[in-house]
Amino acid sequence: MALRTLSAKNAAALDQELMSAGAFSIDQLMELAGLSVSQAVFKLQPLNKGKRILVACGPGNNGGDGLVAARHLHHYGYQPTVYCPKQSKNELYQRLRKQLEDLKVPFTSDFRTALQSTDHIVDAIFGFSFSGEVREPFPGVIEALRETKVPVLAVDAPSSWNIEEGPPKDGPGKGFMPEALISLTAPKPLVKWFEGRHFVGGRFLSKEMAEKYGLDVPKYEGLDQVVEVGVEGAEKL
Ligand SMILES: NC(=O)C1=CN([C@@H]2O[C@H](COP(=O)(O)OP(=O)(O)OC[C@H]3O[C@@H](n4cnc5c(N)ncnc54)[C@H](O)[C@@H]3O)[C@@H](O)[C@H]2O)[C@H](O)CC1
Ligand SMILES: [K+]
Repeated sequence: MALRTLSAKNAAALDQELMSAGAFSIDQLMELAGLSVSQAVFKLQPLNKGKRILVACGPGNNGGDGLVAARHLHHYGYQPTVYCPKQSKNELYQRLRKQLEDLKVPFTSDFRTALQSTDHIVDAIFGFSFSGEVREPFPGVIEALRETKVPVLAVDAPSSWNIEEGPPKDGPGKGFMPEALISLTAPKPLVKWFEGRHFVGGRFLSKEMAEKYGLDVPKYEGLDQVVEVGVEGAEKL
């Protein structure tokens, strides 16, 4: 059975509803999202297989998930390095950065060089609010992600993929197929085209909210904040 998917529009509406009627704060949702991302990294890249994790963060909440994940990865014993090509002035983003600076987690401005000395990459550039053609300064970043041989875990969406229509047919990101994807709350329609390992995270959905949005709550085990749902895309489960 395929896990039901959540359109970009409904993902934004669900987010808003969790924060209004659901009484969650954005900090809480992002903390749980980023914690899920860190657990997916732990499953894909156990500490004994290489500790260097390059976390590429965009200017929105997808990037915020990456910053949270980097903090948890540091505490697990990894050596995260963070790359933020476009600085956000958002207050939450600033606080997440400060928390990393206090832990002496390095920030780099040279993505291509950082790619040469990492064991795993987290793509937290764009999530469900990405649309249109990739604009500067991101085309070079997306191309570097596409070209690298280092495994990539994409957060919520492979950055540059259209949320409903999947991989771009041309331009930056054409041919970009990360090794793994973690869908937050629920898979987005793009998973139909995804061929890598697929996890779901963001363990905060009530049964009622899932029913309202026509979603499935995945079967999380024990303490896990992620569940692996299949290797061939949610449609084929
Ligand atoms: N309920 C949940 O599942 C939660 C998910 N979270 C994460 O939040 C993102 C969505 O965050 P949002 O801030 O709405 O947007 P994005 O990060 O996807 O991107 C916005 C950012 O990107 C810029 N942008 C958009 N299109 C382009 C383009 N074509 N070229 C260049 N730049 C572009 C835009 O201007 C913004 O600056 C979701 O996917 C999850 O990862 C939350 O953490 C919590 C709850
Ligand atoms: K992403």
